Amino acid sequence: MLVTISDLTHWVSDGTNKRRVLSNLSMQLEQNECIALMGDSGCGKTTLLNLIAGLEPIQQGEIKVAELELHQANERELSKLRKQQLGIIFQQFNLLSSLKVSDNVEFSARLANRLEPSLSKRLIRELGIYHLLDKYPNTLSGGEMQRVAIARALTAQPQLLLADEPTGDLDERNSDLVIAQLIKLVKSQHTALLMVTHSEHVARKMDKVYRLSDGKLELLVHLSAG
Ligand SMILES: Nc1ncnc2c1ncn2[C@@H]1O[C@H](COP(=O)(O)OP(=O)(O)OP(=O)(O)O)[C@@H](O)[C@H]1O
Repeated sequence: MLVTISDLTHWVSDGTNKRRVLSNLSMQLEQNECIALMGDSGCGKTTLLNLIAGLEPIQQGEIKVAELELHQANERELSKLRKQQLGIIFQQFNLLSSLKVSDNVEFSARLANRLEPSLSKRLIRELGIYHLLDKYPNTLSGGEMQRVAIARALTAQPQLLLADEPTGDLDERNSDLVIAQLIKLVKSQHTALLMVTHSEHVARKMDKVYRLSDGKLELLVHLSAG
């Protein structure tokens, strides 16, 4: 199993009040599996992705990712996990503004010491970003940034890709097209995908769909057996 979450409970605080967002949550994600995570705004989807990525400390319960017990891991081990095994596409894309698109695309793969020029060329071609390679991120549209962020994540060949689907200024139909392409690419690379999405159309393309509600996960659809 690539990810095992057991009895995870998590609280957030606004300084005065503490609120439970995840409540005895358990789930598993297999190698190569594509899971959609849905749920109302503010229900805790990003928090769950951050916990799986080791970006927030686990308060209660356990998460194991690629054999690493996150609640027992130190910062060095967590950082190695993120560098070697995880790809993360944040809502704001987090492209490096001082680097050209070409260097952004190669950035994570270089960090992981896993740059394969033939793969990065293929991703650049398939995502249609060749004409953007000499540009800087602040000159790109939201959809272009999304495609560059996908290329950067997949060039590093992660075992698990965590993606927080952008809800901002992207045209829904184009965004759905790019996400469909992302799913095709992760399947061809045998990468597991856990993606937050608000689109039922996108969710239907995944193996499983979970809804996060009242701190718990409800399995809505399970397609991989079919
Ligand atoms: N660092 C933090 N400190 C305090 N509260 C936080 C923090 N991060 C998130 N929250 C709160 O935790 C709750 C869950 O936030 P989260 O971003 O995980 O929701 P979400 O389901 O991803 O929402 P959206 O779909 O709008 O992106 C929200 O009420 C948010 O305000």
